Amino acid sequence: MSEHEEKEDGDPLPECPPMVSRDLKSILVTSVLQLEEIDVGLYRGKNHWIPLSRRLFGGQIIGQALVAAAKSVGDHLYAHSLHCYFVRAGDPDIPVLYNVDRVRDGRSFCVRSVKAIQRGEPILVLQASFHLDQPSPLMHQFSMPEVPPPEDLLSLEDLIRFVLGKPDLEQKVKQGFNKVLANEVPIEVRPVNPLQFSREVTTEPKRMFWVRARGHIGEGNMKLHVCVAAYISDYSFLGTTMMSYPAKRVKMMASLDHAMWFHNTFRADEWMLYEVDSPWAGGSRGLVQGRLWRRDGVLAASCCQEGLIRLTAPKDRSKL
Ligand SMILES: CC(C)(COP(=O)(O)OP(=O)(O)OC[C@H]1O[C@@H](n2cnc3c(N)ncnc32)[C@H](O)[C@@H]1OP(=O)(O)O)[C@@H](O)C(=O)NCCC(=O)NCCSC(=O)CCCCC(=O)O
Repeated sequence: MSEHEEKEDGDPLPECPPMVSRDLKSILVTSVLQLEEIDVGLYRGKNHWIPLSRRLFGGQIIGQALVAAAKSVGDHLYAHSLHCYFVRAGDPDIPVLYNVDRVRDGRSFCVRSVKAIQRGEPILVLQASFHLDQPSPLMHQFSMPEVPPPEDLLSLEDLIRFVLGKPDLEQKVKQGFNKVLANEVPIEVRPVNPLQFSREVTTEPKRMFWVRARGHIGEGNMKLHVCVAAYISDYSFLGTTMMSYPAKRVKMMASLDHAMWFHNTFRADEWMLYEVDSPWAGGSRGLVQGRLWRRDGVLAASCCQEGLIRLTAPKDRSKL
């Protein structure tokens, strides 16, 4: 029996749902990553999915900034890396403006710098570099971990529904999970180890999940798939730092910086395995690194992020 079929206490998990129709166009490409051009090199984005923290989702800001950067780059060049700092919390109630600076146009590389702005102040600064597709005598990659295919695993939503069915669940946790269900993220996730997800076990800070954009994007536009992957890469990423601790009350958790390297072509609307670990945490910060694998074992992209993690102080028991 595989781990997702029966939990340790013998409760059966719900059956895997049938595959939903994926004919609908992904909202990421029809709305979130569609920027309105306001002036030369100046764009406006729409806010969509808002995390429980009520600050703008970092992945949305990175994805939109990368779309803005890519607009001034020829179709023969592909984003191979990006580096960014989140310098202020994004306000979900107002749109974000993206101001693109054409830093350099070379024969093989182009570099762009983008400032994401709200109320005249930067909320993110991003640099992205684009490269001509060139042959290479050097070619290597690690091997993809062996995991069950996504078709054999439960979706995040079904796992949440299962956890919500538990009678002894804390009210606050219940409310949090209900809010997650009500506010549909435009990404589909299937965790490889459901017990890790429901925080019923503490483990090494390492986890894997299958992920893809909801809906259909289609073949062809690699520029767009890269921007969608940038959006996806910030989801369930920093939380990996918390996995080796029993559930703690988080006061503030926010990505501080984020970097990505794109290695091979992929489709962000097809399942990719996100392999994430946190090699270090300290000083109210934590580091996470991730690899996005195509399901045929090709390494599509690598990511790295440092985030701020402030916990609420434990109650002073001597005063009780
Ligand atoms: C807040 C950032 C990181 C900078 O902080 P700081 O320089 O401290 O800014 P301040 O404006 O001075 O303070 C902000 C806030 O923090 C309190 N504060 C400051 N220092 C301390 C301290 N030493 N101890 C405790 N508290 C402190 C200060 O009082 C303020 O509190 P407030 O008045 O109540 O606000 C800033 O750079 C920032 O916010 N950057 C943006 C980060 C961000 O938005 N990242 C992207 C979003 S995170 C994300 O998307 C992850 C989503 C994951 C979704 C999923 O996986 O499910």
